[in-house]
Amino acid sequence: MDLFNNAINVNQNLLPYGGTVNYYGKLFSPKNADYYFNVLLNTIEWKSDEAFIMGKHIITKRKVAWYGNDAYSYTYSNTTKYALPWTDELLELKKIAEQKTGTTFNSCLLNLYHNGDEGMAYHSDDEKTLGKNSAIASMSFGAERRFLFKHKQTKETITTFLEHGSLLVMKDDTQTNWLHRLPPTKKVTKARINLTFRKMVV
Ligand SMILES: O=C(O)CCC(=O)C(=O)O
Ligand SMILES: [Fe+2]
Repeated sequence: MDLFNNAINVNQNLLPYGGTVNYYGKLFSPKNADYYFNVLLNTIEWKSDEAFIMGKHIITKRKVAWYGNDAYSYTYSNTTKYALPWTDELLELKKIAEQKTGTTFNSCLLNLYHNGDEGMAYHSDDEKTLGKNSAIASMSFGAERRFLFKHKQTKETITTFLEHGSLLVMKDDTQTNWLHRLPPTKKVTKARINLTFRKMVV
């Protein structure tokens, strides 16, 4: 296990061109990763994601939450969200993400996928509220899931797996040139929590 993990080169770019994605592998022992999974499951204010798209009220099965340094507000699909104040554990995790990446973050979007039926469609995190080309640090706890990148022009696809207690960083022009997606899968019956630490322009 650890032998395999030690073989991970964090400087290796998973993308062949047009961006930089580094996979740091597992940052935590299984016990610590389980601890964070349980704390996050029980202390985060999970809510369904809501949107009004073409007059239709859409509610996701996947649950979301948003935390930040300030009560930032963010409007999309005719709903406005406000960032909640950090919990102690989120601050611990933010610090670890900052130490690993050498950047600072001021907000975190969390997603709870109850099982493999739930996923996230292709998108890029290129909102104007995010600093251009600023790094996004993605931490995962719980069920291991497949994660895909697709180039916007060439359509080239890159596959990776996000392990329990792992960190993946997307930076440089990744969001400009690549989409990413968490595909649904029948193989996964357990829950997964993902945290994306971000830097908003405020
Ligand atoms: O769950 C994941 O790994 C991806 C989440 C994501 O892409 C996002 O929150 O923007
Ligand atoms: Fe994303």
